[in-house]
Amino acid sequence: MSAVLNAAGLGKRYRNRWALRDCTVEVPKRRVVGLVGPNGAGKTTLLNLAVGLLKPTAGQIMVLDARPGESPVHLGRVGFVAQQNPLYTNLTVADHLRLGAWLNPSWDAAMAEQRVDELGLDPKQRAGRLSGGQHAQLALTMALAKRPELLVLDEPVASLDPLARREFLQHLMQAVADDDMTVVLSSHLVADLERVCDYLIILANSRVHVAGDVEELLASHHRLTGPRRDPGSLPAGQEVIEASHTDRQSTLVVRSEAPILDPSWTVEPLGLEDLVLAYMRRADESGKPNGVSRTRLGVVA
Ligand SMILES: Nc1ncnc2c1ncn2[C@@H]1O[C@H](COP(=O)(O)OP(=O)(O)OP(=O)(O)O)[C@@H](O)[C@H]1O
Repeated sequence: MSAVLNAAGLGKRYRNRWALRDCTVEVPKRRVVGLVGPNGAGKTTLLNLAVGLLKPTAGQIMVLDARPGESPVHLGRVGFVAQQNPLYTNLTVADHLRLGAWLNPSWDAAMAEQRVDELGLDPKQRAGRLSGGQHAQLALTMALAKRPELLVLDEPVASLDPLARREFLQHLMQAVADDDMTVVLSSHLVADLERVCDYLIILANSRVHVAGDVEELLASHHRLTGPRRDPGSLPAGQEVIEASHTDRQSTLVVRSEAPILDPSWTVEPLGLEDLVLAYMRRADESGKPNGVSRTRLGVVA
């Protein structure tokens, strides 16, 4: 098995609205996968389908070679931290570890206690009294102590300050390095993802727009600047993701596996954030039939 998650034509519809549509994507083993996309793109829906909290309306999804949530054994192989890091506010840190041990046959009590100790969490402290960062770290500890093969994190750092975010991601990377684990992590914070992810999925308008190895994506995307030119005149194999023009000059974001040899272009590499924004803007433009895009209104961030 090389793919941990395999979705084919996967879709989820609420009444007459598709939250996720025609999603075909693979998550390779032992990767840290960043899932990005604008609000409402379908990220949480995809993650909830992956952990068995939702059932597909169309297509299928396989996780660790089984349908998500198929059996308790399978549930134990997948760790999940939902968007709000849900914990029991009236239970103490120690109660959470006891509950985890009771619910999970593969629970690593020594690891959980060591992490709580390293994080400086008071075992007697109620979860409801923890700071946002401590709360997120305890939720991560609960998921890691299951020793999952796949760890799914839905915007785990959204509410954390930069220092707590950095610490959370360091702990996550340490755990990934120590274990034979695949992580799928959704976030709007592309700079964070750039630091920890080696595989990227861009979702927009309920569809997957890009999925691939981060290094390969960065190597195959370029910013071209040169004399004004019709993007349609580019050679086959150069896909224009985004184009902007002044009277004399064109600036294009282009995907091309082959090097760009045309001497009239100045070719620059693209950072991950610019790459993500180019795809998000393209999706935003194509999703607005009346031409009033969020990009034009200046609200894509
Ligand atoms: N229970 C539900 N009932 C109806 N519509 C829903 C439900 N859950 C999600 N949706 C819709 O499905 C779409 C995708 O939502 P989802 O939460 O998956 O997006 P997201 O990419 O995670 O967004 P965000 O970045 O804002 O968290 C949205 O249009 C949302 O309004």
